[in-house]
Amino acid sequence: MSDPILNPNADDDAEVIPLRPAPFGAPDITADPTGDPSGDAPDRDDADDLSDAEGDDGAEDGEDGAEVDRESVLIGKVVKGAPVDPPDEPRPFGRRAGGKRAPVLPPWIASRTAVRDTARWTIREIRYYLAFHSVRAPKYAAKMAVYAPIGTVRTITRALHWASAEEGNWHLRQMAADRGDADTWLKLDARRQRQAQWRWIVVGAMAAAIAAATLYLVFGHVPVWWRLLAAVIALPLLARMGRPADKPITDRVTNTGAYRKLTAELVRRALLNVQLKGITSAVAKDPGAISFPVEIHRDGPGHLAIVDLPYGVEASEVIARRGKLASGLRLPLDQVWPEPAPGHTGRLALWVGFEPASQMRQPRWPLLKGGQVDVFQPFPFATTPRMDVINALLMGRNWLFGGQPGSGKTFALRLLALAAALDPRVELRIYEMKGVGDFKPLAPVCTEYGNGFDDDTLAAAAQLIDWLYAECQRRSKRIEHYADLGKAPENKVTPELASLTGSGLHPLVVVLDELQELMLSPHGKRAGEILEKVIKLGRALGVILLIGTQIPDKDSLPTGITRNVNTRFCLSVADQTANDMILGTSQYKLGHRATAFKPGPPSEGGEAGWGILRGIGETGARCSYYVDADQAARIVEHAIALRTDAGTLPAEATQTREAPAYDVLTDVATVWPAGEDAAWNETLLERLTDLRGDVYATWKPAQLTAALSTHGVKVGQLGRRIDGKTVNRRGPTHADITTAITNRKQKRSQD
Ligand SMILES: Nc1ncnc2c1ncn2[C@@H]1O[C@H](COP(=O)(O)OP(=O)(O)OP(=O)(O)O)[C@@H](O)[C@H]1O
Repeated sequence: MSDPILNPNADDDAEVIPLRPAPFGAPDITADPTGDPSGDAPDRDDADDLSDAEGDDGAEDGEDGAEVDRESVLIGKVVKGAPVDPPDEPRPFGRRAGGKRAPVLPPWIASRTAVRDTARWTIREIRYYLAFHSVRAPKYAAKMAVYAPIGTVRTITRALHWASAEEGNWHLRQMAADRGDADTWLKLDARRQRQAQWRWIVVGAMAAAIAAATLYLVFGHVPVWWRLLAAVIALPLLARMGRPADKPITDRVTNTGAYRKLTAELVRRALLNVQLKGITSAVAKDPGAISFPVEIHRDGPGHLAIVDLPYGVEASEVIARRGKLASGLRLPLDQVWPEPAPGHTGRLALWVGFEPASQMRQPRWPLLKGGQVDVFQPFPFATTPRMDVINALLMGRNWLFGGQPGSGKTFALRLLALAAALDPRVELRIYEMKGVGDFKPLAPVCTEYGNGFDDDTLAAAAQLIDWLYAECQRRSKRIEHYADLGKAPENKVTPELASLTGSGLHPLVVVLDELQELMLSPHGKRAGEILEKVIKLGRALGVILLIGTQIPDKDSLPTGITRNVNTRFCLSVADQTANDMILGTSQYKLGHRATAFKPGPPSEGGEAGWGILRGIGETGARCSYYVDADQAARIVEHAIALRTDAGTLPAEATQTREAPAYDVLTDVATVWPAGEDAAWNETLLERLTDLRGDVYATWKPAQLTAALSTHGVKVGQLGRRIDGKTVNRRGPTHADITTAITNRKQKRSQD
């Protein structure tokens, strides 16, 4: 039965549907067979159609009414309206009006990188296969020794059987004999003889040739490698003939399909498995609801499927279920990379790598070869899962790097600092507040460098932020001056102004790694407020802030700062909250999830360096280039040479502000008065001065309070009876000191 609503063009014009009799007194809906509530008489066409619809089965109203089925109603033919779809426009000649043509060159040979990656992958595969089978060669040789003689016998038997031309013919002759059909029998036998005649000649010739070749190889004066070559060709063939069907000679290289060529069927199945209602219900109604506007094709070291999802389903909904998608494809998570595709929100670009990203070798950072950076121009920073290069920008940017310990944020941050060092115009000021010295190789090119989370270093970092604000104010006056001269057209630092000696508008890159240490310290509140102002002002003034943090909550990173950062790199994080605090609201929902990455170096199975980059091109998964400490030192040597030539190398005496070699917590624990539960700051400072006079001699009690509070030690009021009077002074308790030391130890071991 066709549905006139779903299928208005259906030609089975009317149907008779049985109805229950109308209740007594209810209007008789069968009175008007068109069901038209207006009661208007049907027009002529309809009337014709209706009379057509009444079948020949005798159900039509007869004069006597005997044939009338009173429990039936006729549904009138649906009148076709005017077409709503406009006719196809004629195609314009000349330039194509829209739509994309397939690229002339297939993507895998479209760029040098793609060719190189493909070649590298192929070579690696070949190398692996060779190594795999070489190791097993003795086993294969033994198997061949067993199967080759059997294969020889089988080959000879088959050749003889073929030459006799009995195959098929024998059965037919037998049937003819059973029927007593001598004529057919004779015809079949004659045919067999004709076939056998030339076959025996072929077999005889081949046997003679093989025998001659074998004798020549065995007894003739031939180079040894001829014999070897003949054996290498003949033995596997004979062994193959002789082996049982279920016992291959070579071992299987892969037991699980680590990579299966991406096919439309596979993609459809995977998409159905993401369990999105929109997809399943649409596909149930129409199996073609998932379509592929472009053929699935090779793209770099993998395959790309552009998928048009069913109407109303957004690509982000699928991206958010990447795990389910990977499960549907039976592949590791880091081999499956769904992204939104340009065109419309329901278009998905699903790229599936030949191997998991964690096992692909990233190319070296191109700047390791040397060269110079112009911070007004993009430079290589990261790669996509397809190994496409992502270029970073520094000018007009503020960067936020966030991730849990071991996610690779310091290395990524250092990469930008190294690039900045390769532009001799750039002034660098770096504070790393983890205290391990990851940025130390850069110290010679820094105007200011601090390393540590002791109070002095934190205070110096806070002072730097104060100075930055003052610097922004000074720079805005300089810009105003140059704008009046027509040299700063958009009231921004231009490349010309940045290069102009004495303009005071050279690019200034400030790195603050592990900013949470400063924000959670007593200096944090003020530093946070000023940093927010600096972020807002600095962009146009050539001040570039690069911030790294482990904890992105509002205490560790004021929202005023997060909101004003325009480039974000979220490396491995533990949860959705951290993800969205670094990348921005709703990013997790949109499918940009750095929770998918595992922290830790790749050598230990981690995915350090992988993260979601937002603010540079399309938001997506990127892996920052890896530069180790030795390579960093080499780049800095080059940067020193560039800066020496340009006369911008900072004078040594003015720079490094490193953490002094002391640790206030341990020192306080060392000098703690025996048997006391609590001690005044003054008492502790006397003892600390005895221990390390060069450090503590000038300290005031308030300074000790501030230094201890950075480690979470509360310094409260302590009353002591002196000369019969109670004297209140500030000081910590022993329990708080030991707890702080234990907490710190735990934190470091987790890191
Ligand atoms: N792009 C990368 N490629 C490969 N390995 C990397 C990459 N980046 C970092 N790593 C490795 O991961 C380790 C951790 O990196 P890093 O110190 O930058 O992490 P982190 O997030 O700063 O950790 P923490 O917060 O503890 O300082 C490094 O020792 C390095 O070996």
